[in-house]
Amino acid sequence: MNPSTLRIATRKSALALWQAEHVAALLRAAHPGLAVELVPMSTRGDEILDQPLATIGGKGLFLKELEVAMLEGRADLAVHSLKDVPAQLEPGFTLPAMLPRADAADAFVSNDWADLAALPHGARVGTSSLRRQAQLRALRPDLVLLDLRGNVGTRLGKLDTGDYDAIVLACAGLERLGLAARIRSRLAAPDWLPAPGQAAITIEARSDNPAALTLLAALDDADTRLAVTAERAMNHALGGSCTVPVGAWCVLSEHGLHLRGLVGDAATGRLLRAEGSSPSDQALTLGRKVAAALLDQGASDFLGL
Ligand SMILES: NCc1[nH]cc(CCC(=O)O)c1CC(=O)O
Repeated sequence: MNPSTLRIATRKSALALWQAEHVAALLRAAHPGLAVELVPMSTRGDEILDQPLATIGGKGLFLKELEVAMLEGRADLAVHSLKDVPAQLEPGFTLPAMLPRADAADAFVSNDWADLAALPHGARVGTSSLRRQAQLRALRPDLVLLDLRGNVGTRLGKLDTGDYDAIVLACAGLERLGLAARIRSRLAAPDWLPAPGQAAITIEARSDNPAALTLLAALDDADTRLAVTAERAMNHALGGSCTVPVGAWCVLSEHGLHLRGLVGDAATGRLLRAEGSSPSDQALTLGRKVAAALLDQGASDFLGL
């Protein structure tokens, strides 16, 4: 029997709520007569803001409470930014839909400077992402890199009060919040790589709920799924979590998939890069192949493997 109501577990940040509302609207449009409700909740990842994610346990922190709500029957699905979803999902859960991807580039955000090259010597740049730190360090070894956590609004507030000369955020998040005007320039592929899965919204649900999975799969975008599958397979083969500075960017063309990967060292700015192509039905193999090429160059030194 088909459910008449789907309840969406979501974090309470403005971005999380926007994404959950977006999915709710898409589900109502895809399934007329279906009621869709939001169940907002707080996660440990949202509450511990004074330490870098890498130290406090990584991305799973943003999912745990939402998964418990699904296990206890208080919610039927959760909506996430795919880049916050660990490469290895908790057993019993699945990702029935990957939504069409938005702009996967990072954004250089500053009130005084147009782009990274314009920053004066020794400028203070805020980001707690090791991937962003490694790429900043590679391009501009002179910069002072400072931790910066919190949701998008909090981070912009800290920039505006003068704690930083510039910060780096995801273009997708800024666009969704109506803040695209804050993007001074894009930090984009192929030189600068986003996080695996960046700019894709995903839906998580219990694997044992086939009626819900069928309804949710209506929102899946096949091309996005292929690209992010390659990126996440690469990340997984590298030990994948946000405690390691990994960038990935896969595009799909008429020739198939092309994946670029990067592993960096936030302390020194050393970057290792690899890329590869495959037919579109070989996304997992492609991800593992590019990961192997990075490991061949010595990536394990950077990853603590
Ligand atoms: N870690 C927080 C987070 N998770 C997803 C996004 C952006 C939206 C996306 O990638 O889909 C952001 C904010 C940021 O990195 O600026």
